[in-house]
Amino acid sequence: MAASTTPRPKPSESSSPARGPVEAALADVPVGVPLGVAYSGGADSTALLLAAARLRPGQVQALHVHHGLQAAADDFERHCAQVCECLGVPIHVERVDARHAPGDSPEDAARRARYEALARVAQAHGLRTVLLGQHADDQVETLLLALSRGAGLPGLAGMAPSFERDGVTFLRPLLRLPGPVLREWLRTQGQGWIEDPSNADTGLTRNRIRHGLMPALEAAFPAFRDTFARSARHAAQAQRLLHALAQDDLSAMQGDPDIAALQRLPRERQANLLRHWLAAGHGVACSSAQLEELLDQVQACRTRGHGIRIKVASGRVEREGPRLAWHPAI
Ligand SMILES: Nc1ncnc2c1ncn2[C@@H]1O[C@H](COP(=O)(O)OP(=O)(O)OP(=O)(O)O)[C@@H](O)[C@H]1O
Repeated sequence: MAASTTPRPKPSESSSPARGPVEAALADVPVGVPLGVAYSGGADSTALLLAAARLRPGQVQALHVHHGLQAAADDFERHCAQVCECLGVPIHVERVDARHAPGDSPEDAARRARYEALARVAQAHGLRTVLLGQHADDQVETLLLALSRGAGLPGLAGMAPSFERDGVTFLRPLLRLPGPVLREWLRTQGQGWIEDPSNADTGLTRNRIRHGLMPALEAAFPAFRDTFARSARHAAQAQRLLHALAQDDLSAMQGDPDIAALQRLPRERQANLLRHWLAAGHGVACSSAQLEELLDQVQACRTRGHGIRIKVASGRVEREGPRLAWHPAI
């Protein structure tokens, strides 16, 4: 870990510094409400914290999640506490056990545990809004990861600029700023940050994208951050339409999917409805192969005695009279 902290004057003492790119990116962040900043100690959330503390003196609180996964986690926490002291910003530390279940991705498990912890600690301190530090390069990496998995529209929509979780609004105000701009700005401010050693681990796909693909994209398509982000916004817009259509189709069935009513819809619209029913209603993602099999079964179900029983994720979808029903694994 290379942590370097330059003591800085408290925001209230600084002589109104010229607005840089990071402060400008925070222009739309709500005024007059207490703000949480999810602060890992890394470059991006350090830039976010510094700019937020300057723009909204007295309104910002830092939220740090201690993952307990890396031996260096205690050093990260100490570094964050020191920076917050210099900035005159209160810090709340939440400890999580981010160990992953067998078969689960360690990164996904850590991310889930982190958002749960951030929402919990924000609520405990009366913070309804929390800022996250993801930037334009993170968005490109997310899109490339989605493409590499063969993701559909929800994945290609990338990270949303805002989302709600457990009564807390999370905002990503830096989503249009390139990562190198953030780091350069931090250098000009003389503010240090933590370089997380796991960022150099090329065993992680995200790091292979960062170190191998991003420089190639920069050379081939200099505007790739903007154009990829535009594609993600198009995908997000189309996904919202599909979501609304699925809600309408499902509510017209007044309950679980009705097999005869499904059969009257085009196959893609059946697929859209079933994916939504499983994901929004039951928190289940089905694979393309499982969905195709379910659609074939729905299509073939023309007699009273025709049964349907298909494994989906860890449970199964079955026919119950005229409708489909979801049964989680016991
Ligand atoms: N341990 C943590 N505690 C609090 N917030 C965190 C933590 N880790 C990540 N975050 C938040 O989630 C955002 C995205 O996480 P990501 O893993 O991409 O960041 P990072 O590389 O750990 O740190 P940074 O984005 O600050 O350089 C961070 O910018 C930060 O706002």
